[in-house]
Amino acid sequence: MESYLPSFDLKGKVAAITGATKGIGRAISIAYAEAGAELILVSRTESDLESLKEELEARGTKVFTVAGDVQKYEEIIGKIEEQYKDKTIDVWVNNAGMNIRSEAEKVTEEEWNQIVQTNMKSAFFFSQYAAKKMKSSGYGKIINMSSVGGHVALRTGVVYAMTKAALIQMTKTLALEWGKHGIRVNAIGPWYFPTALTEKLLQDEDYVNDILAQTPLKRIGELKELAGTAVFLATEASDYMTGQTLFVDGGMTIYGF
Ligand SMILES: NC(=O)C1=CN([C@@H]2O[C@H](COP(=O)(O)OP(=O)(O)OC[C@H]3O[C@@H](n4cnc5c(N)ncnc54)[C@H](O)[C@@H]3O)[C@@H](O)[C@H]2O)C=CC1
Ligand SMILES: C[C@H](O)[C@@H]1OC(=O)[C@H](O)[C@@H]1O
Repeated sequence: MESYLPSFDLKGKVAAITGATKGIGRAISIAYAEAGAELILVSRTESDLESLKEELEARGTKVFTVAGDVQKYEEIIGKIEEQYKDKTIDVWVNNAGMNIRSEAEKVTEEEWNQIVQTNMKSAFFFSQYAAKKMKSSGYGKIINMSSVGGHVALRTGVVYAMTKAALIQMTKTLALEWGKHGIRVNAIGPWYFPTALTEKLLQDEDYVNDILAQTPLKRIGELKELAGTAVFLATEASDYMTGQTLFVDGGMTIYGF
């Protein structure tokens, strides 16, 4: 009997994840390692990269690490190219992101630049680099970490929201341009998950009650549930999907009233 169960493994694939050593990026890195991928891990802190590399290599995963600020994406790309010059990269996850939560009228130009360069500019130029390599193999998966905040209005900062909305539109446009090369570009839009980015917010009981009131599933997400979506988008199971944003949000974005 023919099989209709797609393979969720990443054996023989090279996957790059930015913001790989904490929170969502770390969960995705571990899930991809469990699926058999060779990993390129990008994050700012050398010691964090070394300890995750050690843990993953102990389980048989091949790991290459690059410490750097994604705002200096050229330097990071240069270091990756030294190691992967004649090799392809099959999956690229633009996960690194940050937020400075403030009211619109208090946003400074420095804050604007930091949020925009980290969340949006780096994701575009990493995608450009990844696509150049994926064109040679005629296959690739680019996954952009957006947010429900790119789709509906949140009270957690307009600049962050703008960058996350931009990633959704970038996903669609790059999917259109690169589909003919077999490169699929999709995005994930998480609602709240427990990480360093949201730690302080999720310690505030009233804030959490507000979150749950807007969430049909009445709970905060678990990182495993988000990593699962990232595995789906990285594997053949999603090969006929491109330009899409999957909201992993407990139903929040469909909650009208
Ligand atoms: N945690 C959540 O509830 C949600 C998170 N997201 C998005 O998910 C992504 C990951 O977020 P979390 O894991 O929660 O955050 P986190 O702060 O726990 O981890 C982010 C990772 O990215 C790295 N990073 C941040 N700025 C960087 C830079 N300039 N250069 C290099 N690395 C940098 C950090 O070092 C860290 O390893 C972000 O893009 C965020 O906007 C979206 C919606 C909800
Ligand atoms: C769900 C949002 O993306 C959430 O809002 C914040 O302030 C954090 O930055 C999270 O990303």
